[in-house]
Amino acid sequence: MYSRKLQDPDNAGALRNQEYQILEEIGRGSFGCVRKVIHTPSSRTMVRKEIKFGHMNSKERQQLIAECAILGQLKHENIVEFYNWDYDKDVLYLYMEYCSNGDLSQMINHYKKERKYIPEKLVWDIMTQILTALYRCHYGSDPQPLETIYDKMKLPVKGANLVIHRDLKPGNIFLSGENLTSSADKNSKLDYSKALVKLGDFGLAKSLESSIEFATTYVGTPYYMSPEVLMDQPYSPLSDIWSLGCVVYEMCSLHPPFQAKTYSELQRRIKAANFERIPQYYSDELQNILTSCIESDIQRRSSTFELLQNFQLRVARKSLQLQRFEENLLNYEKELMNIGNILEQQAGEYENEMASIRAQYRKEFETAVEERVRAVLNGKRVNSPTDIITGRKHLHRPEQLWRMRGR
Ligand SMILES: Nc1ncnc2c1ncn2[C@@H]1O[C@H](COP(=O)(O)OP(=O)(O)OP(=O)(O)O)[C@@H](O)[C@H]1O
Repeated sequence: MYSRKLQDPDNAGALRNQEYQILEEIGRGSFGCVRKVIHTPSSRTMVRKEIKFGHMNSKERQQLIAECAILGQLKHENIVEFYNWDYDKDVLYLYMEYCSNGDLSQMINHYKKERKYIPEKLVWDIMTQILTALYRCHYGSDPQPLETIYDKMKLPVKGANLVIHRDLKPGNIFLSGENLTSSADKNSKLDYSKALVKLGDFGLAKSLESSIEFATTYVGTPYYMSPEVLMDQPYSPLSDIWSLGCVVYEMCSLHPPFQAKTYSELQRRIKAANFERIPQYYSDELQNILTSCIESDIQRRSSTFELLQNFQLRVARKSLQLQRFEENLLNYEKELMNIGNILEQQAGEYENEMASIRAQYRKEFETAVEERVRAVLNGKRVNSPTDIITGRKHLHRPEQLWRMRGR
């Protein structure tokens, strides 16, 4: 939408004050607070994330700014849209899409409280949406839409500006779309099946110029951290796949696959990569796909591309595609109905206008005839008949007159 140059902090601040109405704080993360704001020119609700960068040296700041520029280009329906950034002295402000339906950690807590499993179809749907977002990050392009569930995808051609998320966790996977409650009553049941998943919080993502080039620094959340990252090894897009496996595991088991009281114990468990099967409620197919993600040997871990070849994931992708298609059709139908209503209203107005013009002409015609009759009765000489209204040679019948005037 708009990008800024890191040149004039005072001006940036002034711009921010004019353009945004700052609303309530919605939460706090390790970097600073997150607020709801309204972008006044577009009346759009957004979130503003604050990142304190006073302690960073200029190289680190430049890197952060470079990442902002990349995030600005990352447009995907399953990625939180990054609109803009600016800053004042010590704080960087990131303006992003507001996701009104919470995040995956809230959804997991909701099911925990209800003592229910998340339906398997919903698990596949959410996994598919995260994967299509990751595909865009890892390959720089979108997977081809599926014609049928039997379509095999072509090997992706990797683009520029590949991105690794590096901090995939339930709290960074937001839920958007229409309000998930079916009524205005806040206590009414949430319908997560309508949720649109948005991958967010790329604050720690580091762009890669090519897939072979690995990032070497990492800050993340231990529960979802891959063994290679724990062992300070360079990490790759496959580290996101490990984290994705842990997130999906948590959706099924309602707790992460590796838990421990101490950090070192957690490290040990993650490196060993032994985890219990997800509850029997879920299919072997889902268990198998999780095993291919939570795989300590990076050579054997599935890539985003390989995962999207999975039959169940293809079925889920196709079903989401059809769902979008149906939503678009419904929107189109609504638009057509609106146009129909407008046309009907216009036709009504036109009819009324016609009736009033007709009435006006009838009155003028009658007055003219009356005057003419009066003239004849008064013995005045009347010339050959003229068109008493238009002044033309012939007097026309009103409907003829109307047609002539309409020409
Ligand atoms: N785009 C968004 N839409 C709606 N809520 C958001 C959005 N981004 C962040 N939030 C909310 O703001 C709060 C703080 O988020 P933030 O990402 O700063 O920290 P965190 O992810 O909770 O922690 P950490 O910084 O350690 O990763 C969270 O409650 C999060 O749900």
